[in-house]
Amino acid sequence: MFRNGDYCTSNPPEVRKALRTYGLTPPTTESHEVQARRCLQLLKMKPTNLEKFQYLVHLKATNVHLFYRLLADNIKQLTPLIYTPTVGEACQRWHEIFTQPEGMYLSYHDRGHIREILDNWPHQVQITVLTDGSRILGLGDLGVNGMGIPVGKLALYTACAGIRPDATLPLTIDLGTSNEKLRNDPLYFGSRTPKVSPEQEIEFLDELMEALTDKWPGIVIQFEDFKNPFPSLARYKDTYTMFNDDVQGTGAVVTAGIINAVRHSGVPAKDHRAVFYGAGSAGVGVAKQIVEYFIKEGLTEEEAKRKFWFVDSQGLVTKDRGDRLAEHKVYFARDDNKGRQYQSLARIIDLVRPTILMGLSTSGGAFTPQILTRMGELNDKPIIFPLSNPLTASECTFEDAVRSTEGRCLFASGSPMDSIEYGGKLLTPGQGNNMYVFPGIGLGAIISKATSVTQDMIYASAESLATSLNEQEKADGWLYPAINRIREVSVTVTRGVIRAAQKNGVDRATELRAYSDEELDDYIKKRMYDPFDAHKHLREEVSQLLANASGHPSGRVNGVAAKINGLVHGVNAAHL
Ligand SMILES: O=C([O-])CC(=O)C(=O)O
Ligand SMILES: [Mg+2]
Repeated sequence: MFRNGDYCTSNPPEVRKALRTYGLTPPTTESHEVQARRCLQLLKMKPTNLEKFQYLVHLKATNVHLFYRLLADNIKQLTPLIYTPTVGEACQRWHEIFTQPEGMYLSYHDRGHIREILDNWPHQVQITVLTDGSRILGLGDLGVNGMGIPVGKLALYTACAGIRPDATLPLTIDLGTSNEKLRNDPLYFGSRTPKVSPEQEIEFLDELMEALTDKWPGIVIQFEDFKNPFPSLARYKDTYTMFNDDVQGTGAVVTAGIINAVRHSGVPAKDHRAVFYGAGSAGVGVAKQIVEYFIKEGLTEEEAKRKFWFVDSQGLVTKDRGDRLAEHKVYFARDDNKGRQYQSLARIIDLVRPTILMGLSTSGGAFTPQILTRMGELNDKPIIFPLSNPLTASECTFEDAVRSTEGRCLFASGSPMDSIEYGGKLLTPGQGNNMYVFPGIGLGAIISKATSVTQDMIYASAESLATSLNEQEKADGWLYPAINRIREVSVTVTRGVIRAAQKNGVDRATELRAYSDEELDDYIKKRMYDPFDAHKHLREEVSQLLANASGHPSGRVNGVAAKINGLVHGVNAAHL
């Protein structure tokens, strides 16, 4: 049986012979450049993004190092195809486009046996991304179709933070789904029952968390796209090495963007006012981290908190609105509305005169040209962040924001948007997506062997990201660094996270405390999987093994073949 990478056309003849694939691939030993050229050409031939996604899934399954080489060289172009926004469409149609499994699925009936089932996973895992599919991007409950998200996030862990592909575990738990259309679809492959109760969910998660850490001590567990992320975050954050990417990762990435936007706005931190359109978990998670930033800028917690006005489907979130507010909304609920209730966003903007307009509503197009124009009238440099994903759920486009504010807005969206020409200049939008921080948070937790992921580690990821812009990016007024520098940015974020773990004393790799920043950066870089290096390494080691074995009986050569096999498939075993 042949495995991933066996047929790589860049394997030289001696590797092919050892793998017994000699004669089974076209004769030429190809360079990476030629291979990449063919892949890009093939991608171009696929008419839709979903087909491009499928091609890339196939490439990853058959030639993982080539996939990551291609991704490393074309990160800006390919990320939107393997991740947001295309992954959203892939999740909506996962049950239709499925050809081969990736990751692990665990169902509610598996309780009592989770630990045993984990033994079926053939690799040693360092990090898992876990979802129950109940709130996939801004697309609602997609049940086990949500698997696309852990798969996509973990591909970015490898591409951006160099975590070895086989040390990652995409994990989807099937606790039922509220999506009736999917439940009635003959091709759906999750259980056809409504979502279990919150108590049953916690009971299941308790068993899962224990099983994961028993099977893989030190594993980092990233929670993703849970409809209600707060109970599990509160329950596990101090006892497991876990974090919630939508609350904490998104919070950190947006805080980094706000730190830079406040700097560019010319308005001191204390004079900002933020309207948050959408009062879900992500919105509140984001606002709480910005509170932390305002406090670091000299405000008291009370002053910082009062800089936020939340708007949900019922209008301005106030204490006296008459409905029972969800627990997470209470902290920011206003009590200075003098008994008046405000419903429309336009009225609330007139009332608050915000400097910052944040969209976390999943309500596509909610920031109309009128709303955006008003932000432009109120501010010299309005800060406008439509953060909902994917593009269909985004509150506005970059183009609308630029045109309505005469090109003055400081802008970041959750999903990638194209640069546009305006007033003779090329303007580039920021992408306030958690992909800028989660790889560094995860890698920092792994390298420091953190026993938990503390709030200081999360905040450090925001600060490190905010400082990672180069001179050109700063001069151009960018809020985030260029995506194609993501690997170097992830090193900076990782270092910040490790330093915070050390400060909090949750690091078990205490020997790293004595490292200077440069030494720590070198150490991080050395531990990162590099798909180019991986291949070079393989060729060198194979030549060495063959040279040592020459002239020996065939049994010895077979032993060498086994070792070569191990090298091909466990490449970089010396790394993380
Ligand atoms: O996946 C993304 O692009 C960002 C994210 O976590 C979400 O929208 O839930
Ligand atoms: Mg998410």
